[in-house]
Amino acid sequence: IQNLFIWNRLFLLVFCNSTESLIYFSLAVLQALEDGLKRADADPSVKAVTICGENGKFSAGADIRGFSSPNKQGLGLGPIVSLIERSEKPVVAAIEGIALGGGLEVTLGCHYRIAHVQARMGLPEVTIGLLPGAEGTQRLPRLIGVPAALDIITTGRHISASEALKLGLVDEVVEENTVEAAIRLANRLIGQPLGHRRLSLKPVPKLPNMEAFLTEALVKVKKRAQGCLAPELCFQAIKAATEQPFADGVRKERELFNILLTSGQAKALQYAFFAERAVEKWTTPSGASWKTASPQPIRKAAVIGLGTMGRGIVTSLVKAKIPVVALEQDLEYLNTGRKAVMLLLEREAMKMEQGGQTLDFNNPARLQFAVDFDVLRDVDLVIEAVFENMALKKEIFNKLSRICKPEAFLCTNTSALNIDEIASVTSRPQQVIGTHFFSPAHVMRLLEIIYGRHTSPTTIATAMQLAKVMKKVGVVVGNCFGFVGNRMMFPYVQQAVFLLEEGSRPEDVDQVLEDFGFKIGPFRMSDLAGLDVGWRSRKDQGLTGPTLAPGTSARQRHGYRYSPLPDLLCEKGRFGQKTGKGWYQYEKAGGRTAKPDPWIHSFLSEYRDTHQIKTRFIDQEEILERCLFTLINEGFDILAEGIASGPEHLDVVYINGYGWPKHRGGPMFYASTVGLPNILAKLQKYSEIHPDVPQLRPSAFLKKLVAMGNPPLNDWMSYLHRQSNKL
Ligand SMILES: CCCCCCCCCCCCC/C=C/C(=O)SCCNC(=O)CCNC(=O)[C@H](O)C(C)(C)COP(=O)(O)OP(=O)(O)OC[C@H]1O[C@@H](n2cnc3c(N)ncnc32)[C@H](O)[C@@H]1OP(=O)(O)O
Repeated sequence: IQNLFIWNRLFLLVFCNSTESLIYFSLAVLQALEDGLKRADADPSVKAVTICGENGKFSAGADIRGFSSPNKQGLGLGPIVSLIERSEKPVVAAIEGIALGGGLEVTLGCHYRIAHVQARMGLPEVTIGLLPGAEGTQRLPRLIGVPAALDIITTGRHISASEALKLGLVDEVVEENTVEAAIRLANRLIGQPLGHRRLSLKPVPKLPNMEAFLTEALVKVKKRAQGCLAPELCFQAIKAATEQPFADGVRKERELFNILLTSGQAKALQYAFFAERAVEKWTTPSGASWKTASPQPIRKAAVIGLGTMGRGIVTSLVKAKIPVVALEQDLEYLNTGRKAVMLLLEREAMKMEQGGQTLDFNNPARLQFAVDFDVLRDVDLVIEAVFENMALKKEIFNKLSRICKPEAFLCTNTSALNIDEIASVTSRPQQVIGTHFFSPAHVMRLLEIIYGRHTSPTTIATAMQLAKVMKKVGVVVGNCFGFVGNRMMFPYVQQAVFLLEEGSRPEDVDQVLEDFGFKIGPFRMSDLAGLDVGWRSRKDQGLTGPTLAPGTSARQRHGYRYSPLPDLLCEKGRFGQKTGKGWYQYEKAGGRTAKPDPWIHSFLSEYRDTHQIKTRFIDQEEILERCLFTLINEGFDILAEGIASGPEHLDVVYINGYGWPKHRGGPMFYASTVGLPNILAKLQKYSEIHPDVPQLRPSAFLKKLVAMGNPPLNDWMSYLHRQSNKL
């Protein structure tokens, strides 16, 4: 796996990997590195050493799959880094492409580091639930100081070569051949003293107020971590570097690393890492995939509608350097939309400038605003982002079908509507696809990509490629009401509201789910999104409002339990943050700080009296189980119906679009950790208590998996196929 060349008194150690495009460390690579170093050390003709990667890539760190292998003896990279550092011959790292995790830690053992201008570096272990366990938490603060090391290690962010140079992480940045530059430097260093370059011998740079700095930093780290253990343990390891000698710090690092390595959180985060990459390789039940379809180039796109969603989508396209035409129905709406888009772009440009990048949006060739559909004649793809109204969407798609060139793709940004019905009014249903962006669309990473009955594989491939270019996580799903995300969200929110009827307060329910790790609970979320959105949809469905049949029972629809609570709030004008009142009260209309509202408390108790519901104390366990297990239960139905091709899809949707805590791996991964028999038993229990709530009745697929002995998550789908084969 590793090539070693001796060349003109210089030993060149090259990380190679014959099968993978990225180089990550296996036991064999580590062994070869150790052997190579020892050989270089023992050979008197060798005067200096350079370490580099093959084909312009240094290393992506340890093979993440190795962390869940039962044989973890190979986790001994630290001693090899020390071996590099102790070498009496100068060792220079030539960093090209990426140097991440263990890869960067290897360079910290080297006496000098040279990076290519386009190289990226980082210690992303925290993102997979670990810490830099090859002595990185002890060497990095000694090299670049505690504040910068803390930032890099606890966030796991990648840094550019220029930032690395500014921080002192690398000694030199080159634009040409990095390996040659490293060899030249290594040759110059022969015979020079190296003691001052050994990081383990250096003290951690002092801060005038180290204690106060660390206390404040810990508060920030914990706040950002939202229940994830790794950032705090990264912090503890760095703190040890400030308090203890190097060897003791390393012992502490190892101890903390082992806690993380065996934690459920690390397993969940590593699962999430691979799940995200698995959904990128989409397939449909008919067998379409990247192998059978090629994405078409998008040279120019259009967005119709400059409301909240449209503005974010335009911003994302501009950031992805795709020329875009933004269309509104009249000049008044266009001007409002244009101002809002320009403001978003200015803010994005400012953020990008801080990272040394530029954003060109004042060029009409890049961004054009119009009210006339005729400007859409030459676009390759249109994203319609008007509000959720089937009649309006159909009118627009019919027009698009007539105006756009025959090969143009037509996307609809919808969170629930039927893609087939929208496609039916066009002459090209094979080029119609759903693209469900999440608000704010220029920030949120998730893009649900919904194929209809006639959508072609090429259209799916093109939408997936667009997601990639826009730096979003595209998840291909089938067409059903609410698709994956909102369909699973519905029973979760429904349970939350039922809990209010039975005795909870909005803040009790939110607290339990936020303690679980959700960024915001269901009621805070509802206030943020606006209660009127769901109200409009329920009115369209005839569940409330003027079309409701007279005499319909207040708390029943179609024979099942229904809660009119959200409708009643809307009737009182309580739409959430935008009106300053919803499930909570806010300082003003548009305010952001949710305060429990005594009005809601008395409203709820009057409501219970009116409907003769006996208020009871509901414990945290019941709140959590009823909300989460109904969401998971719906997930099993989605899998059984073939709406998503695996549990990873559901998990990636929830992590990236719904604030599900990543360190719990997503709802289906979480279900596998709770154990499917436990989930089934609880659903059966609650379903017996609430027979009028179909969402609590266990999914047939869940029951089947339990009957099959609770197989691991990776095997779930194979049981589904067995079932359909039998049918
Ligand atoms: C037997 C047990 C022991 C074995 C282990 C021995 C080594 C022990 C060393 C111990 C040292 C402890 C401390 C060190 C810890 C670490 O180094 S942890 C790892 C840190 N590194 C990362 O977290 C990097 C993760 N990767 C990425 O962020 C990205 O992949 C990338 C490098 C930035 C590249 O991005 P992109 O070009 O978009 O490609 P991707 O699609 O993301 O990846 C391509 C394929 O490569 C797979 N992959 C990437 N990195 C790793 C990795 N580190 N380990 C395993 N696999 C990796 C990725 O899954 C993709 O695979 P496919 O989907 O199959 O194509």
